[in-house]
Amino acid sequence: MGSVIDGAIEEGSLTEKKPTVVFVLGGPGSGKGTQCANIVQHFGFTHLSAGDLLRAEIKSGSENGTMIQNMIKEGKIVPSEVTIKLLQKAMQESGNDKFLIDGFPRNEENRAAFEAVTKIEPKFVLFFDCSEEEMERRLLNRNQGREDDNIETIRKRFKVFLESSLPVIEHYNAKGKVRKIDAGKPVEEVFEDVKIIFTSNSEKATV
Ligand SMILES: Nc1ncnc2c1ncn2[C@@H]1O[C@H](COP(=O)(O)OP(=O)(O)O)[C@@H](O)[C@H]1O
Ligand SMILES: Nc1ccn([C@@H]2O[C@H](COP(=O)(O)OP(=O)(O)O)[C@@H](O)[C@H]2O)c(=O)n1
Ligand SMILES: [Mg+2]
Repeated sequence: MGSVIDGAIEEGSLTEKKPTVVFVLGGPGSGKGTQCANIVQHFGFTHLSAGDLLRAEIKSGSENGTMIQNMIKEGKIVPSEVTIKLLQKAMQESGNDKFLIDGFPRNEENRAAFEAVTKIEPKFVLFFDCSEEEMERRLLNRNQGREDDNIETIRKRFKVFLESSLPVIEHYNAKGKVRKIDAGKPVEEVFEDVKIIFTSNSEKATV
């Protein structure tokens, strides 16, 4: 049996284990949400989509709702402060300690702020690599009634992805943390590659 002191240390913040976080990144329509649903089923992660959390925030009638709605319509990235608060709340409420954070960080500001606020480094970064042509086709057929799945906004989102989100992937690539997946294949084939990464626990860089 542990001593009183052991018990105190075990319960204290000093030894509190940080959650496991995998960032799931890739252009709009690359299949992040689809594959996350599969990963949840097989590997016991909780899926947190930054976009879904922001859309829920709009629906809840929050004071930030109008600002978020305008940013999404323009394909722009919502200030980190807002998105990180939503992610932290969802992490706390989940009761889990393994998270797939989908669609975040989408720019350097997202990345640096998350690191500064949570002190969490991702275990690895799953990067769904897909051609714009294929992503455009998928988004135009998504049929979820999203205000940003129209050709004008899609073009803006592609530009933001290239200019702001790819540098984040480069940042993690330089640290050997990126696991790149060919996301242009059918859903089942992509998931076969995803499974290998989650099963092997993936210590090696693949980009
Ligand atoms: N590998 C795939 N092949 C064809 N269609 C796909 C594939 N993965 C996802 N989709 C479809 O493409 C659309 C976008 O997928 P989604 O998972 O929402 O992507 P993201 O979250 O990256 O925007 C959805 O309608 C989804 O059903
Ligand atoms: N980290 C994030 C993620 C999404 N968003 C906003 O939410 C929109 C939709 O994000 P999403 O992840 O649901 O989109 P998909 O890549 O899944 O198509 C983005 O275009 C941004 O406007 C954001 O501002 N910051
Ligand atoms: Mg998505």
